[in-house]
Amino acid sequence: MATRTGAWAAVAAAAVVAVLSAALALYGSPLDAVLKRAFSLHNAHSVKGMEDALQLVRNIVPPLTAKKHKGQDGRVGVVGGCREYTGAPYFAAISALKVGADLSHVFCTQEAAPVIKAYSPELIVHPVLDSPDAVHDVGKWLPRLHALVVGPGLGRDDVLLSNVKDILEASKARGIPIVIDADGLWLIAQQPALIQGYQKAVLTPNHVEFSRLSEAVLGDPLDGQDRRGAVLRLSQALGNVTVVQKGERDVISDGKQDAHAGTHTLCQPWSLQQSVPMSGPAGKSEVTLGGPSSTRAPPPQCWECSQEGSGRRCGGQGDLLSGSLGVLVHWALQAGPERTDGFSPLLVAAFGACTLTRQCSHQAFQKHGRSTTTTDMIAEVGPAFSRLFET
Ligand SMILES: NC(=O)C1=CN([C@@H]2O[C@H](COP(=O)(O)OP(=O)(O)OC[C@H]3O[C@@H](n4cnc5c(N)ncnc54)[C@H](OP(=O)(O)O)[C@@H]3O)[C@@H](O)[C@H]2O)[C@@H](O)CC1
Ligand SMILES: Nc1ncnc2c1ncn2[C@@H]1O[C@H](COP(=O)(O)OP(=O)(O)OP(=O)(O)O)[C@@H](O)[C@H]1O
Ligand SMILES: [Mg+2]
Repeated sequence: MATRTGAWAAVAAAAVVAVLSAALALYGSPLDAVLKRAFSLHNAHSVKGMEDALQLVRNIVPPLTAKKHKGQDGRVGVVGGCREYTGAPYFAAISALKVGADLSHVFCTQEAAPVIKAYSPELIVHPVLDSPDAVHDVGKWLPRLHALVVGPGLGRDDVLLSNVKDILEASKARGIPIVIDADGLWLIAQQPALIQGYQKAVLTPNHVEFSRLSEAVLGDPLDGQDRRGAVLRLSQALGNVTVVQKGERDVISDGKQDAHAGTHTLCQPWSLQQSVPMSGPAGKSEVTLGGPSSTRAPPPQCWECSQEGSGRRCGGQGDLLSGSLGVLVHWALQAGPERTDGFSPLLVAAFGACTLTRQCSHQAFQKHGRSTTTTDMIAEVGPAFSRLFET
């Protein structure tokens, strides 16, 4: 109840911010640009500010108490790691731990295992992915896992992909939340049916991976001018799987309508939204619906994260994001829709992971500048998390 009251207060505050920023936009104030840069929730009539969205993430973070035992705050599995790529699964798995998971497993090939183990004594590494019994060997751990991150450093070997396909099926049968990234997305582009309609899946494509998926699922060449529309279409075509398109801004959607449709009276400045220049490639809001009295169904919701990151584009940042997301998805689903004020827990988790990754990038860049690497970003996970979510 307290949470809901707090959330309503935050929503009211967000409405005020929206009205102020709309007014300021008319005069071209730089403050408007700052507000817009932080966060925007497009095509939804509940205009929520950055603080509001961050509060939803804070709501899902489990308290640290003496009453819990090891494992309760998250046992995450990363499926990936082969001869070529050992860094990616390490980045994902260590990020899960640094965010707050209790145990982090990596399921990789035999060859990759000793390398990944040598990076960190904190990871539990299973050299099983290329064994004839891979599906059984991973399967026996599934009952103990809260979330799976599939794809970082997996590679595209047919035998591995075939094993991963069966692991995905087994995980879905158990209702395990699955984050799919990197070469896991390559597999989904070959066989979209694997993830079709699975409501506990989040896909985290970069630009290239998104184009590939879009082509495979929709037969569409990517329209770079309409990123939000492209994400909505892909999510809907996949049966409302949550999609996080990474980029200059991260665009997040499950293709569904705002959970608050028709219920939020405080947050319906539709006409203001239309008049406010929105951030994004198109430069303008695409909201075209009528005012609060409109009886037309609101459009599906689409979140954008434009937390300040850095200009550094070193490899591995996406792995940090997918590993963090593994934990946050578990926390969000465990917390339930009441703690997320009716919004999809997966959207809240995705927004949290995007914000955190970009904040890590920002903080690391302030210290290391051009020499920033993903390892430097991982060192910032703790401070960035505290700053964003534990204030
Ligand atoms: N240390 C490690 O072990 C790491 C391992 N990793 C692992 O590598 C595997 C393959 O993943 P991936 O991301 O390199 O493959 P994919 O999506 O095919 O991209 C290939 C090419 O696409 C382009 N390109 C990429 N982004 C773009 C953009 N935004 N906008 C435009 N173009 C863009 C770019 O092409 P180029 O510019 O060279 O023409 C790029 O070279 C996977 O397992 C992953 O987990 C990584 O996680 C990193 C750390
Ligand atoms: N042009 C950009 N400006 C600012 N941030 C960006 C930009 N492109 C990507 N990012 C951020 O970098 C992080 C990783 O996204 P990216 O597209 O690099 O993933 P990736 O290619 O999968 O990374 P990886 O090298 O781990 O495979 C995300 O948090 C994203 O928001
Ligand atoms: Mg990647």
